[in-house]
Amino acid sequence: MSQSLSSNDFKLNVGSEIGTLRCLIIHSPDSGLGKVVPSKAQDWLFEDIVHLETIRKNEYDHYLKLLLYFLDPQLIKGKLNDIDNDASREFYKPSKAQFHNSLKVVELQKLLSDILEVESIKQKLIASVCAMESVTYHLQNDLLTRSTTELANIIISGTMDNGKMIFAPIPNLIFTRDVAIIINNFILLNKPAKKARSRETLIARYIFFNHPLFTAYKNNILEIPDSLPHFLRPGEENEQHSTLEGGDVMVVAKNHLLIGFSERTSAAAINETVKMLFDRNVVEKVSIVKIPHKRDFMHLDTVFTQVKRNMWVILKSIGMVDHRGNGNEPIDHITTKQPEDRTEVTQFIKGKINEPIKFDSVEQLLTDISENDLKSNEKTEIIYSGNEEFPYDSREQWTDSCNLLAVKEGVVLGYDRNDHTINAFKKKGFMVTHVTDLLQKFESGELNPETLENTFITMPSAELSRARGGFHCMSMPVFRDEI
Ligand SMILES: NC(=O)NCCC[C@H](N)C(=O)O
Repeated sequence: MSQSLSSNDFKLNVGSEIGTLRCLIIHSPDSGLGKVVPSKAQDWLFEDIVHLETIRKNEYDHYLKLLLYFLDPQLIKGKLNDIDNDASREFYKPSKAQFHNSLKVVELQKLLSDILEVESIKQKLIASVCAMESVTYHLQNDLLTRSTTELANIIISGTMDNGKMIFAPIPNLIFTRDVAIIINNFILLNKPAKKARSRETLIARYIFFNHPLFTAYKNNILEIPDSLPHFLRPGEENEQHSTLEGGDVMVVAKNHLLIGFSERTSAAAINETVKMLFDRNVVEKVSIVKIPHKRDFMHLDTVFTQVKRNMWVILKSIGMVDHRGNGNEPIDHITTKQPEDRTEVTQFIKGKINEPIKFDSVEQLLTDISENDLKSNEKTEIIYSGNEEFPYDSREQWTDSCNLLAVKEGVVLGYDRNDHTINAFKKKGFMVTHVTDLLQKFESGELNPETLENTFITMPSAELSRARGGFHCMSMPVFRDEI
């Protein structure tokens, strides 16, 4: 069995979206993804059922190997063939002897099995999960006798080692971005809008409060309170309900946080979060970006992400000034109704909450971040989803063309299927390379992660994109170098 993860020099520091990534938390697809049934796919927030072997071997495993090359090369360099030739995939499985056990590319399931080693935590967490999932008292007692690695697997996949399913899986845990966000050296825990993601939040809470890696940060864990009126009002959907998911939170500079006001993140949660961030001196500036509250745009990071200090990729309709309702069209004069899905940007500065600053457009905000927060002296460049061509702009946004992960400034990972967006990157002078070619070149020494620049790494995506998220969603950065 692998050792518990521990280190005296484990640190949290995320002050940008593009500083060289040194540590992150991920979760490789577990067997639960292979148990999603068509009738439940929508409830579990998947657009379709996925093929487990394909999503692992042909897609996500490449992501893990690539991350290791960038963040923890000693675990992979010279071993690529051996890893690829092991049909049992032990390298990827936290309970197996050959598990990578990286302290830089940290597997969330490993953190979970580590904390379950402590009897009192095991009892509390099992009781909580069993209450949430209405498990019988008999079964709850049985679970307490299981090994910590089996328990971690059960809590995530809902399935025991003997193959028996005892409750639903949590297939969206691969999107670790959404469960918590590291802001400088604080941890903001989410409050999921969707029931299918509640168990993920419970697990994250137990890990951050109890794993030894985070002991030094216990006082820096931020939990969003519910507002009192919420308890007193009838109905699930009332506007006082506090929900916030990590895909709506972006640390764009040490002093500046963006929060999406979206399908998943409510005004009530934003209200509490902004006050808490200022009270605890986490940041000095928070910009709220209201986006249409629609499934296609569930989180802020599905409509734009950052590539370089002066470069962003965005869905054009979200970025530009929206002139609808301004009197330019006959319809503006025959209806008084303003478009509810208009994008709006409101910025709050610490100490001046009652003097918010309004931006005309998201692009204006992004340019301001590049020039004023990140001190870029080059022109700010915007790459549009689908190369700005209808209908590829929205088709490719739906398959996460705007949801890129920067492993360092100018080196991004994205889905290979978004051809038009990739062309837009080529036009800006980016090298486009497929992950499997790149891995071979890293292995042979022909290319080196440290010297790679202006590169779009294309990742296979036929199955992954059905889960409705990209690599930004599939990463919880823990440490990035300062830029
Ligand atoms: N940050 C993100 O946009 N995460 C993607 C989450 C996808 C997942 N199927 C969900 O609907 O919650």
